[in-house]
Order: sequence, then structure tokens, then C-alpha cells
Amino acid sequence: MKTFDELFSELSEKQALRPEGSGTVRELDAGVHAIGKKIVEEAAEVWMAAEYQSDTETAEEISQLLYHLQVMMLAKGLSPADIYRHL
Ligand SMILES: N=c1c2ncn([C@@H]3O[C@H](COP(=O)(O)OP(=O)(O)OP(=O)(O)O)[C@@H](O)[C@H]3O)c2ncn1[C@@H]1O[C@H](COP(=O)(O)O)[C@@H](O)[C@H]1O
Repeated sequence: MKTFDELFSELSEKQALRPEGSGTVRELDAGVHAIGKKIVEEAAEVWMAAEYQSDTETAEEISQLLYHLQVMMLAKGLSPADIYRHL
């Protein structure tokens, strides 16, 4: 289990070190357009899970959406602080 900030630190390290086999590195290399499509896809899966699936499945879809949002943050050079200041 990890928090939002812990995942962001882990993904930042992946971006910097570019380890072999990292899905994050692959997604960053695919670019903002491709990351945006993943976000839309995962958001739809959250919606469908919330309406038709279990709470556990909904939570899992939300975690995946948060992951892809973090990848977009990295692609755009945004930190959690940049987001939190708007909350
Ligand atoms: N939390 C996540 C995470 N959530 C979602 N995903 C990715 O998002 C995809 C979404 O899954 P779907 O169910 O939509 O499956 P899919 O549409 O078949 O996936 P694709 O074919 O599009 O890859 C998964 O295949 C993962 O690639 C994640 N990938 C990585 N992490 C965490 O990120 C960290 C770094 O991962 P790596 O960069 O891969 O080392 C690790 O701690 C991971 O646990």
C-alpha cells in the first residue's frame, strides 16, 4: 500500500532513472496525447465500476485513474504542490 505522495516519488524516480521494463517510462515516452487517452479510458472505467461493479473494483479503477493522472503530472512537469494549491 502507498500514498499519493509516495507513488509520485516512485514515479519521479522512474522518470529520472528510466529503468528497463517500466510501464511509466513507456507511457511518458508515448507523450501527453497518449496519456490523455489513458486518463479518459480510466475515468470511464471508474464511472462504469461505480454504477455496475463492486466497491472494491471501483476503488481499483480509481487507483488506476490516479496513477495515470500522476503520469500526466510528470509529463507536464507538475508537482503535487502545484495541484494541492488549487484544492
Ligand atoms: N499503480 C500503478 C498502475 N495503475 C495502473 N497502471 C497501468 O495502467 C494500466 C491500466 O490497466 P487496464 O486495466 O486499463 O489494462 P489495459 O487497458 O489492458 O492496460 P494497457 O494495455 O493499456 O497497458 C495497467 O496495465 C498498468 O500499466 C499502473 N502501472 C503502475 N502502477 C504503479 O506504478 C509504479 C511504477 O510502475 P512501473 O513504471 O511499471 O515500474 C509501481 O509501483 C506500480 O505499482
